[in-house]
Amino acid sequence: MQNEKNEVIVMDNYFTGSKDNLKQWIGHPRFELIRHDVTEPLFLEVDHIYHLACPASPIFYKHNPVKTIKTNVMGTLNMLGLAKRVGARILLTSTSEVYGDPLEHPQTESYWGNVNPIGVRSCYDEGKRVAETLMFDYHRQHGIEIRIARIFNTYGPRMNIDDGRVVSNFIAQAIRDEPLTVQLPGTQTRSFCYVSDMVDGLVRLMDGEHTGPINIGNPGEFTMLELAETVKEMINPEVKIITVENTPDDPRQRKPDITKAKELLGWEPKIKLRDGVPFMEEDFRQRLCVPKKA
Ligand SMILES: NC(=O)c1ccc[n+]([C@@H]2O[C@H](COP(=O)([O-])OP(=O)(O)OC[C@H]3O[C@@H](n4cnc5c(N)ncnc54)[C@H](O)[C@@H]3O)[C@@H](O)[C@H]2O)c1
Ligand SMILES: O=c1ccn([C@@H]2O[C@H](COP(=O)(O)OP(=O)(O)O[C@H]3OC[C@@H](O)[C@H](O)[C@H]3O)[C@@H](O)[C@H]2O)c(=O)[nH]1
Repeated sequence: MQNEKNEVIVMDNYFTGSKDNLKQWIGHPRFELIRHDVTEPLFLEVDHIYHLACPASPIFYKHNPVKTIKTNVMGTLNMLGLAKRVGARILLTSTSEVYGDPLEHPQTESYWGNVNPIGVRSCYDEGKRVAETLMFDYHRQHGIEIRIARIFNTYGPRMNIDDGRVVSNFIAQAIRDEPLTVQLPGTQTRSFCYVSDMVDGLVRLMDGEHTGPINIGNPGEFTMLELAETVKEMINPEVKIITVENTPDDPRQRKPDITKAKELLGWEPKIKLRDGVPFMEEDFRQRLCVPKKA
């Protein structure tokens, strides 16, 4: 929307999304919002498709796993069908979860992954793997212009407060004076990318010449205990850190190799975790109506 040459149509079924996040654009002459489920066909005239529709937090994607896999398979087929009909370029937001519980570290795009095909995360991991396959088959068979981003854990303001992912959980817990819930063993790692860096990477991928897949993420790697300590120190030094049970198949380590993004897109993240957390804290405090203590 910030580029005045663009007209933007947003399509969402509001499963995990919120109209509130779009209210600044509703009514704008270059903007349209459609309530629609991506598992149903959609007929529009467009030249670029950013295909992001899919629940992304493990608690939401596991809530209705059959719907999650339909969203990834039928949703991607519908968006590819649209791209084919109107000759649009399409970008899929795939995920670092295609690497499963990775046996290579850090993960490069040439790694094929270590994914459980029948586990509780499979609806999402395998769903995204099929989505990538569909993208390449439409590209080879029908000449569709495709782009695939493999996104690593991304966070930022305007996330659903009860989204369930780790950064939003810890920040909301610290603000509410509730213990930070580190899932066992706590030594598992993730690498966290700030949302504005992610958007910049996705736009560069869409506008560039390369199909991908390309890892887009911040290589700064933290254990969940280190993340909890960081949030505690920055937001609420009084808060407790507790350990709780984990869920099956939680990847033990994850860190992107972003050589390809640097070389092919001229992209690398600018915002470190310690610089991103305060932006999210400010937004969460406003929405939770808990001002910072003097
Ligand atoms: N944030 C991350 O760390 C991360 C990492 C890897 C990949 N991704 C991918 O990026 C995309 C966006 O993730 P996010 O973190 O913003 O998640 P999110 O849950 O905040 O947003 C997903 C959006 O998709 C919509 N949606 C879900 N199912 C739909 C359906 N059937 N039809 C239409 N809309 C539907 C939701 O209502 C929501 O607006 C997803 O495809 C996700 O898999 C995100
Ligand atoms: O309260 C919590 C929540 C989560 N965690 C831990 O934090 C780590 C990250 O968990 P999250 O739920 O934030 O996200 P995950 O990394 O498991 O999955 C994410 O990966 C990439 C995307 O495709 C998706 O956004 C999502 O599937 C896990 O090891 C989890 O056990 C906690 O320690 N405490």
